[in-house]
Amino acid sequence: MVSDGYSKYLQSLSDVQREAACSDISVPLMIVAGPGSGKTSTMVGRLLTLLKEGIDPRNILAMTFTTAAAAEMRERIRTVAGKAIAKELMISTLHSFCLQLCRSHADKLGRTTDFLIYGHGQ
Ligand SMILES: Nc1ncnc2c1ncn2[C@@H]1O[C@H](COP(=O)(O)OP(=O)(O)OP(=O)(O)O)[C@@H](O)[C@H]1O
Repeated sequence: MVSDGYSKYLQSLSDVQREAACSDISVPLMIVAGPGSGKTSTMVGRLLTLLKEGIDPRNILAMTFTTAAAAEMRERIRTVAGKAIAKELMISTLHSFCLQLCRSHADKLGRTTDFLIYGHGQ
């Protein structure tokens, strides 16, 4: 992990963002803030802190509501931590993650992996 990039990224955050991003990783953290106030940037800082603390990227799950937010988060991580780490991290929308989970355990749900999801109007 590029620690220069990590320090630089942290410097770009405000004091409260940095405090949240760097707080003790063994303690659950909840961030409540308004739209466009810097939550995603803080979450990227948090992910980078987890990586810096030695957490295996394959053991990190970052969930978002929109695909745009997931892509943006991955891109920001890629810039600082590199392509390989960004690829290993599970950054996904809530819907995509749940679909993957259902497909991986389809047999337990009495389904095959090629089940279809029906939405409104179908
Ligand atoms: N500390 C900061 N200093 C300057 N700009 C910042 C800072 N934190 C975030 N920004 C910028 O503000 C904008 C919104 O940040 P971000 O996407 O992190 O907010 P958000 O709360 O996740 O937004 P949304 O509610 O739309 O998901 C982005 O352009 C981001 O680069």
